[in-house]
Amino acid sequence: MEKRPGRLLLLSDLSVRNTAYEVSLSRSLLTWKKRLPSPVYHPFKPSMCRSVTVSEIICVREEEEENSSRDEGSWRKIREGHGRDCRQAFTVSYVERGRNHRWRCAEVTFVCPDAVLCQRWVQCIREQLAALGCRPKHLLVYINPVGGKKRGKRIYEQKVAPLFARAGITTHVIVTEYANHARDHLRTDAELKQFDGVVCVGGDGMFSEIIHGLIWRTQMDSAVNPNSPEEALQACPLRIGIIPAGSTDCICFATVGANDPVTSALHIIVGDSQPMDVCSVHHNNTLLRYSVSLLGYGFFGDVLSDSERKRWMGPARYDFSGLKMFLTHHYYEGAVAYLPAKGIMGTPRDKTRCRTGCVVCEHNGKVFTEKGEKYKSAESFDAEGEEEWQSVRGKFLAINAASMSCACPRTPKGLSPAAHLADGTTDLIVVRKCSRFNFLRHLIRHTSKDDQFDLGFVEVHRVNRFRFLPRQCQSDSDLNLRDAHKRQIFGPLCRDHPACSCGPHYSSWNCDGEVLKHAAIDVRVHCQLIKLFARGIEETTVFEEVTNPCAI
Ligand SMILES: CCCCCCCCCCCCC/C=C/[C@@H](O)[C@H](COP(=O)(O)O)NC(C)=O
Ligand SMILES: Nc1ncnc2c1ncn2[C@@H]1O[C@H](COP(=O)(O)OP(=O)(O)O)[C@@H](O)[C@H]1O
Ligand SMILES: [Ca+2]
Repeated sequence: MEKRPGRLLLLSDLSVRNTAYEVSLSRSLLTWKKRLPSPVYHPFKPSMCRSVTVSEIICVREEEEENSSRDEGSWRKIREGHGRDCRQAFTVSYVERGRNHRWRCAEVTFVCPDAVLCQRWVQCIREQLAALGCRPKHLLVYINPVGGKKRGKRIYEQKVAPLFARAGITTHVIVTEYANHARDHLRTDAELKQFDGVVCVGGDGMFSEIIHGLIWRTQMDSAVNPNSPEEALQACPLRIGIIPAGSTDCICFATVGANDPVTSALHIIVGDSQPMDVCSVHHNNTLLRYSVSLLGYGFFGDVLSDSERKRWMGPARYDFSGLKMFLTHHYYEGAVAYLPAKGIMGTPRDKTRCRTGCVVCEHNGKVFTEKGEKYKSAESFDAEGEEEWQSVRGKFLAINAASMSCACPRTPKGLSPAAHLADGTTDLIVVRKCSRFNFLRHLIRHTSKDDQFDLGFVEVHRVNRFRFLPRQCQSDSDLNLRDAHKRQIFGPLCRDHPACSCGPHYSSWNCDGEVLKHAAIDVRVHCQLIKLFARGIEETTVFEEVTNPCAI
């Protein structure tokens, strides 16, 4: 055996499936190269060399004879000469990338010439894994047993729990008994200090419960008032993992690239971290809810309210209500005011896409952290002349704010394909009243290559903040939002207007799949307020490099 301190930690001749391999371990890579009978140059044999990054090794275990079904042939033969207690083989479980951003747990068993060497390898790999530091050890898991197709519990037990156990992760599992069970438990009861993260088994609605609990708890612990839109919120320290078991699962899809429980479990195990923006939604200086994906008034609000009555249909309720609402073709009057994001990289219509290691998120994240202190109130912006409210008013079919792409299997490119997960902005999409035919063109473009914003009746703005007032709530004066803010027009008018939340001329807001009670809202984006066990969607080039780093 040869050891090269500094670069390689271990280098040995081991066998895999009865074939000799040169196996090496450095701090970052485990590599196994087939030993060639003669040193002949084979330019096109990628299978001769495999490599896996240490950060993507799930676990390593010494093989017991009973467990060695995979490598049976070679294993039994070697065993015969050594007696029962002598362990000479070890198995490494690692992440293997499949199609469409799916990850699988692959295994390779290395047979060693002696037990001492085998233990050395196991110990050394374990040391490297322990040194990674970002991996969770103890997780708090909430399962929604009634989300999506009601398969949450089974998905967790069959696909996720065995992987966590294998990776040495311990869990405290709570199967929710009623809506908001998880939220309320996180708000008050959960002993969060003992956990390294929270796992949510369910859909976007269940994820929303988790962030409401966590964000609330974090603000209470740091004495921040969550009701005022002017307050900068405290970022949540715990990461959240999503095991998709809901109907739309757009947050999982947009942060991992796939709706697959095993893929999500592996992202949790390897300890990925993806920061994410959160919008706080207020009405009269009272917090209504938080949103991370879609805030939609008009079409998406109506689809949601209608589909809530059809929960028994499962995920298909959205298709049914979608068609119904398209045919109904309701429009709503009102005014939207917004603060365009300044000093940022990217626009809602550029060709960049938020992917793993996104430079736009990194750049804009810094801009907003630096601005953080200054961003205490919209008025301070006004005073400095740095930011100016703009407004749009009229008749709308839909007003959507997408804080992330909102990609999901229904629309793989998303409601706003160029939106970013962690850039401190949301894309405000305004669809003005138009014919059914034109609205259909806009909707269909969500599923094709064509730009859904390249239509005369659609506008899109990248914003830090926005407000909406339905028509009946407006004052007679022109809706100059800067003045409106200073005179606090919104508050008193809405308070005096009971119709504000229930009139027939109102739609309702779809806030990450929950219906909001008020139509008049004030929304602020909080840059990178939460973190997920994810890494964003990987580029295909990254995928190729990582799977086969030593192919010639
Ligand atoms: C004719 C072609 C029409 C294509 C239109 C594209 C519509 C795509 C719908 C995308 C919705 C993405 C935003 C996600 C919202 C979820 O929070 C919410 C709730 O999801 P959940 O039930 O908790 O999984 N789902 C819906 C449909 O409002
Ligand atoms: N045990 C439970 N019983 C009833 N409702 C629940 C329970 N646990 C969670 N919920 C609620 O179910 C709703 C839908 O959950 P979600 O997991 O998002 O599924 P879906 O994607 O099908 O909407 C959420 O609003 C959540 O608050
Ligand atoms: Ca964003």
